[in-house]
Amino acid sequence: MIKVVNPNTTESMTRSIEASARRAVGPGTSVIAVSPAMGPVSIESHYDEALSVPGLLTEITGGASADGYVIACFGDPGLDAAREVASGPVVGIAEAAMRAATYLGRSFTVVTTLARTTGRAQELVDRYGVRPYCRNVRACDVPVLELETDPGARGRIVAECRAALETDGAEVIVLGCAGMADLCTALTAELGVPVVDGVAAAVAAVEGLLRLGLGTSRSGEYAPPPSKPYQGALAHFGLA
Ligand SMILES: NC(=O)NC1=NC(=O)NC1=O
Repeated sequence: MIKVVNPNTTESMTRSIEASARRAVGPGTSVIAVSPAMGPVSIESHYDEALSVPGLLTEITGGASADGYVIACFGDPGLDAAREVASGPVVGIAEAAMRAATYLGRSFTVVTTLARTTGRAQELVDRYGVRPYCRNVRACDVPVLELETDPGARGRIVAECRAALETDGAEVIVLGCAGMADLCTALTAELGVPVVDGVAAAVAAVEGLLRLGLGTSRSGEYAPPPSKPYQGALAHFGLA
């Protein structure tokens, strides 16, 4: 079973993420999507991202045990910490989407939500070693929760995707938010190029790793954290 963790607390997004994840796996693989009880309703800043990590980690260390995990937020928050404590492989949607894009073309552009989140996406491009493929990180300037409510959101995302193809020379589009997962099929048909949804790419990556019998190395950086007391509320949330 693959557990997909939406690090924000918006249930409707978690259900949309779960639907995308279930479309991406084979018949023998079960998927659940969960949200933590504590944390931001959406993640659109470094502050949001920092405050999402404790709740995210409680879903990795507690709740239903899983064979592998997906972190379903485009900043890949808490990814390294999750790999230290998770029982199976952990893949973030940004890493999975960017790596998948490199299999499909020589160039990709990320289309994300607010402009202020593009810096984080650029950092991840460098961290994941895909800079030679990344033409640009574009923002449609639609707040995360308005992806579901703003009737103009889809049009703004399409406009940035078309600019990516026509101006950036991108051959592949990476959707830079888990909240865009439900647009992937329609955008692929409309744009005529591969459009990668990180939720599906990450779930497929975890499913493949599990099929190969592969999990996170416990030798070195991702070994379990040294045992120590954790003071205050963290103990209450099972993070001690
Ligand atoms: N760049 C983003 O908008 N990332 C995200 N914020 C969320 O709350 N979920 C995401 O995927």
